[in-house]
Amino acid sequence: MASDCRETLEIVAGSGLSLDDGSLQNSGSLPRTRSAASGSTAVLEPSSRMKPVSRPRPSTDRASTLNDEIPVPEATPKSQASDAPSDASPAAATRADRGVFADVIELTKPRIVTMILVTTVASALIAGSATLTLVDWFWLMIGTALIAGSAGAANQVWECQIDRNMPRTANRPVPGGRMSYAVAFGLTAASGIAGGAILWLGSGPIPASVGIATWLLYVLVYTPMKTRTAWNTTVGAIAGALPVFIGYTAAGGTLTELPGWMLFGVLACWQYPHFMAIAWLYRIQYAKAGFCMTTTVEPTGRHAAWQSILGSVALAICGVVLAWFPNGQWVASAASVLATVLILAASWPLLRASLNFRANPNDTTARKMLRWSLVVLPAVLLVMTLRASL
Ligand code: HEM
Ligand SMILES: CC(C)=CCC/C(C)=C/CC/C(C)=C/COP(=O)(O)OP(=O)(O)O
Repeated sequence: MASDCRETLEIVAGSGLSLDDGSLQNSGSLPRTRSAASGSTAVLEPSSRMKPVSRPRPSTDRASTLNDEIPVPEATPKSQASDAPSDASPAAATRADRGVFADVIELTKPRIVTMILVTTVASALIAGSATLTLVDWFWLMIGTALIAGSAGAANQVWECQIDRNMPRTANRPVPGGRMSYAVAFGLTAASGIAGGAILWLGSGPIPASVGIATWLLYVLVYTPMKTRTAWNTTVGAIAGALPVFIGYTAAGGTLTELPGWMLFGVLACWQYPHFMAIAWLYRIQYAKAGFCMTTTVEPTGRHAAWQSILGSVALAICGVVLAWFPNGQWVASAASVLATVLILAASWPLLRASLNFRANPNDTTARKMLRWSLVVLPAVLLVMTLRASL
């Protein structure tokens, strides 16, 4: 897979050919060419048909930046901005303050952190919430949020240069020029150390060790892999699923229990439809920036669709196993049957969206798959939590 990736990226980055953004938008019939070297198929257009490079200002508006041309961000260093006489009013100061706070939050990838907290709560409840006091819950949430936020920030520091090449990420605090490396690095270190220490002291050495191992895997293994091989998604899926063991072990579970691994399985498998949708929607940006994703290696979307279908099926299987082994022991009861029906019903929309994407890989079916992924995960976790507590 690595050599395919390098080849595709070279083709895309080469001066003679470029990915045809327009034709990919509604990819019913894609113009394709076969690479002589490997036989792999890439979607290409001759340079004579290349569009002029537009240079929009970096934007976080996802709808407007999907597969856009690469922007050249105009960095506006803070010192320059604050020197401007027109910014001296109290109202401007308030705006600036809010901006700094918003940038600190954005550095941590808050939506991902929020969803990680949801998975942490579900796994702690499944392991046995009775063991946790309110104070325990508080430290578990704060420690997990801090260490997960530190991981997101470290990823943004590492990828600062390459993030400038994607409209989706060019306006992040560091590549956008609003936060210096030193500040971002300091925040990463401070929140990582604080998060690890809080988890250690508040939840115990095992949850803290899982948190630290997750941080290392995400930052030191997953992040550099993103430009090398499409297998990065598998490593990212492991990193994204490991936090369930923070919650699970904090609430008295161990690393060897079946319910914990079924939770891990749900999270790891869910990330395929979740990320394949994103990898499709941003495939042009990823390719141009030099990232190696399933959809840049195999641009028809077939591989991405199959990974999504298999991920959706596997996540439902993990949920159903928990329905019959709620505490690691076989329990056949009405609750097991009901939980099975509910898990299948809750996970079906994601499988349906994946099948639709397989039948017709385009931005509309991919966007539906992404939206369903964000609904189906909490729904499946809710059913698993209710089943385990019966
Ligand atoms: C292989 C693993 C994963 C990859 C590569 C990945 C990648 C991404 C990317 C690139 C986005 C931004 C999409 C955008 O800008 O529109 C995103 C959004 C998101 N991800 Fe993931 N993600 C992964 C795993 C996870 C995990 C483990 C969670 C939490 C449990 C998660 C939760 C979210 C949420 C909540 C959003 C926000 C969606 C939105 O803004 O509408 N992701 N993901
Ligand atoms: C407890 C702890 C340390 C948790 C951290 C785990 C964590 C942040 C998982 C996120 C999963 C993931 C691969 C996100 C995508 O990052 P990306 O780099 O592909 O996204 P980007 O392209 O938007 O930067």
